[in-house]
Amino acid sequence: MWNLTKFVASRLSRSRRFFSSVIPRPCIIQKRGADILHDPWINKETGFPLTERNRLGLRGLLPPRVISFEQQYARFMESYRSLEKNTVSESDTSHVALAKWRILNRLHDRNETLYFRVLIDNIKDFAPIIYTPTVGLVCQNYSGLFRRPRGMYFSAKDKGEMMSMIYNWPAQKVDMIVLTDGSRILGLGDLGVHGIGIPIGKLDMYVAAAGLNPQRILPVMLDVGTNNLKLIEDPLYLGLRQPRLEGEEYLSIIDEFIEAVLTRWPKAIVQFEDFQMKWAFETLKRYRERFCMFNDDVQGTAGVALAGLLGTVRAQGRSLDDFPNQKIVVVGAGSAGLGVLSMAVQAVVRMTGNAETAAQNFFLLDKDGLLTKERKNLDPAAVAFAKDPGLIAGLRDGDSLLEVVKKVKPDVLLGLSGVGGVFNEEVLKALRESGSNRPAIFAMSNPTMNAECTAVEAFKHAGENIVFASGSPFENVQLGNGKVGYVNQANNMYLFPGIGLGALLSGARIITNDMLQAAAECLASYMTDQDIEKGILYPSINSIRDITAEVGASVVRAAVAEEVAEGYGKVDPEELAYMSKEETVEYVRRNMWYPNYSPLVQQK
Ligand SMILES: NC(=O)c1ccc[n+]([C@@H]2O[C@H](COP(=O)([O-])OP(=O)(O)OC[C@H]3O[C@@H](n4cnc5c(N)ncnc54)[C@H](O)[C@@H]3O)[C@@H](O)[C@H]2O)c1
Ligand SMILES: O=C(O)C[C@H](O)C(=O)O
Ligand SMILES: [Mg+2]
Repeated sequence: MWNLTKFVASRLSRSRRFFSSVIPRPCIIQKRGADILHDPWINKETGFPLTERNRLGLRGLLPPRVISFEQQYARFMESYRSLEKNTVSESDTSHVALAKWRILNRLHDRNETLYFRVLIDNIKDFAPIIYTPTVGLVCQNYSGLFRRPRGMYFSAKDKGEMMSMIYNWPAQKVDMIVLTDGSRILGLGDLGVHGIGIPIGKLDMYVAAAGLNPQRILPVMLDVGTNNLKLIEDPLYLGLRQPRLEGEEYLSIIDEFIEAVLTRWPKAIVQFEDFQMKWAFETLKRYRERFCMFNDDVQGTAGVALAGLLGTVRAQGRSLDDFPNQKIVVVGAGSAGLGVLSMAVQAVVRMTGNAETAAQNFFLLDKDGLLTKERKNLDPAAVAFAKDPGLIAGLRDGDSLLEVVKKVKPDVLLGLSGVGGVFNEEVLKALRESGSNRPAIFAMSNPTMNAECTAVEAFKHAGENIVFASGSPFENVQLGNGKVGYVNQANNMYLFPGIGLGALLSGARIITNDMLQAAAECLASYMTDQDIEKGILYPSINSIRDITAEVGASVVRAAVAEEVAEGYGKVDPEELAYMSKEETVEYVRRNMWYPNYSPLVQQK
């Protein structure tokens, strides 16, 4: 007999089955149609699968064929390589570098997932384009290159408005901010608002090396004016056309910005970048105990240099305990040079327990030559490194670099002067005569034109046995007979991503000296004795993600040991404290973002 109840039940179940297959499950994103194609965080371009095209209003807005991620990747690389091939004969290298930057930047603006995948996979080729040295050229030409804004701009005219402006940023969460005021961009000086290229490049490295999520990073330009008259007079200059604010007026702008940031994102980490020395030190002093921040030029650079200096001791076949006996001449008494010496002194104090004599083998020069206690208007930050005149026979205030090298006979010459060519032929030849069994040259100023010497010059004049490092990349030098002069890149890119990542994943309240020390030691211990013997002080940039995971873990552990870790997400400080070293590295790796297209609609 026909059973009504059964009939209705079966119809209901069929219709439920039918409806569950046609009622769309909720979509993961709110946006629809062209808005999605214009959002580089989620855009997949021709890679949108048909279900997403149907459900997100994309049908008809794209050519019909779905192209796989791998095909999109190959297509991009092919166009990049063909640009390279077609421009190889051009003598204008900056023109070629900018053309490469443009093609990468266009991808960055369209599709961040694909951009970061090609960046990670080709970091050795692409870092010199999106980061140092090409990024310097980009900042110098920014008014012409500017197409789309990236990051945020806060200017002196925004005083009183910043607390509301910060909510204009579209992401709910921000983990890492790189902030500049454009006052000392690499060794290129005051580039005003055009210095925004630097925070963008640093954060690209954060994503590539530290696996920060690109939706949670924020490059920021604080425009307090510029003292660069050429820019002020340039009709296309994009910033405020007024002299830089000074004193309390300047600090009140930074204070207001920081307050706004910490109100919206109390756990965001702020990296200060390319501030002129007085503000680099002042802001570090002002904020370092108040929230999680660091100055990359002072502290990141110091750690990378210290790792290289310790590597140099090993390369000379000496024991690490011999570090305090290395005679090191630092050329450039700015934020970076002073940062390096302060950290080197801390390392000596830890080794010897003696603070009084810790700086005795370190010599410091600025644009007026050797710094001694006789120097008038000696910067307080440099006092600890100013020498007693006569300490070494004939040593006088203002001695030139050549005189200092001849008198001191150093083991290491380290340049952070921002001046290209100051390690000239005479200086390099004098270093060769220093008696050190393996002198080291760190020409750390950026970009390439500002390096204190080139790699070829160093090996030619100071001898084939030297250890060489530069801030911007140079090719290894062919010395003949199959011998290679190895070029290291002593750039803070080896540490800042790990410092930031470790601070983030520990939920550090502040960034302490021990955390920075741990980062430097981790980098220093990364190299094998065989590498070091060849003069290789730093790992290949190809392994930057791996290095950053290790550095990040060492920073997490130091934060826990110092009880400044407050935990991250569901991981509380106790859990961090229980992790072994290997478990901490694993925890860091697990939290590194990797570019893959993720589904934008719920899967069945
Ligand atoms: N490789 C890296 O990771 C790294 C990191 C930070 C800075 N840097 C580079 O270091 C350079 C300096 O940066 P900073 O922040 O210390 O700048 P800064 O302006 O604070 O300091 C520059 C210093 O160099 C001195 N100087 C100028 N001309 C000199 C000369 N002819 N001889 C000796 N000293 C001279 C100045 O008196 C000053 O003390 C820049 O080129 C920057 O790109 C490199
Ligand atoms: O940006 C770099 O390449 C390193 C450093 O931060 C610099 O200012 O030169
Ligand atoms: Mg810098």
